[in-house]
Amino acid sequence: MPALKHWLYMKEVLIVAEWTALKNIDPHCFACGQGNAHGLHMRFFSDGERVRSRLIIPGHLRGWHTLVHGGVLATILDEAMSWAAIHLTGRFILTQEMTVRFKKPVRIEEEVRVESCVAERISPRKALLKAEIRNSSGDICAESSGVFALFTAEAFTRMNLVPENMLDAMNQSMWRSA
Ligand SMILES: CCCCCCCC(=O)SCCNC(=O)CCNC(=O)[C@H](O)C(C)(C)COP(=O)(O)OP(=O)(O)OC[C@H]1O[C@@H](n2cnc3c(N)ncnc32)[C@H](O)[C@@H]1OP(=O)(O)O
Repeated sequence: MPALKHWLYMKEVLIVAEWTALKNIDPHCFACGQGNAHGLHMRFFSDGERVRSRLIIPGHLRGWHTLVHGGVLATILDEAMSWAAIHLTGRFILTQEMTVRFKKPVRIEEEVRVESCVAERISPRKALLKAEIRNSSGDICAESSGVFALFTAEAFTRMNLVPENMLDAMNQSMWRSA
């Protein structure tokens, strides 16, 4: 049935096209910085409701022999929730607390996918985020939830964590797609 095949193909193209690449924020971030030689080099995409990233975790981040270290998985989940919090609420963020459940071992050098979303906007200054990591078979290997503090650009400037000129540049570009 060529018409049905064509329709399915077009649907797939449209679904893929719905995921927009997000602009890199800090080139030296351990998780997402493309210029951090020791980092994970995560790149993020969003469909407006979720944020996702695919990556292969390199061998030097192992725990037991062929397994990815749990702290590395927690970093990936934290980063995915952070990007969802930034892009889906339009705010600067800080992770306030997070919990992780490790459900299945993740192997080094295997492609994994992480996906995150805003579960609840608790208040104007707080949001609950969720994320999950799946292996190449689609099994959920780790999942997290976390409370994120949300900051306006002015409030984040007052926290004095990032130089003001860098914050200005981030504020002008980070909510646009790549
Ligand atoms: C590059 C891509 C992004 C990567 C992101 C990675 C995510 C991370 O790893 S973030 C790093 C880990 N997280 C942290 O370091 C957070 C440390 N924790 C904190 O700073 C605080 O606990 C925080 C701000 C989260 C929550 O603070 P809270 O428990 O509400 O304490 P509280 O005492 O009420 O607030 C402290 C101050 O912050 C201010 N504040 C707190 N939350 C907010 C907010 N949402 N908006 C404005 N101001 C706020 C308060 O007004 C208060 O200011 P002041 O001392 O002048 O009165």
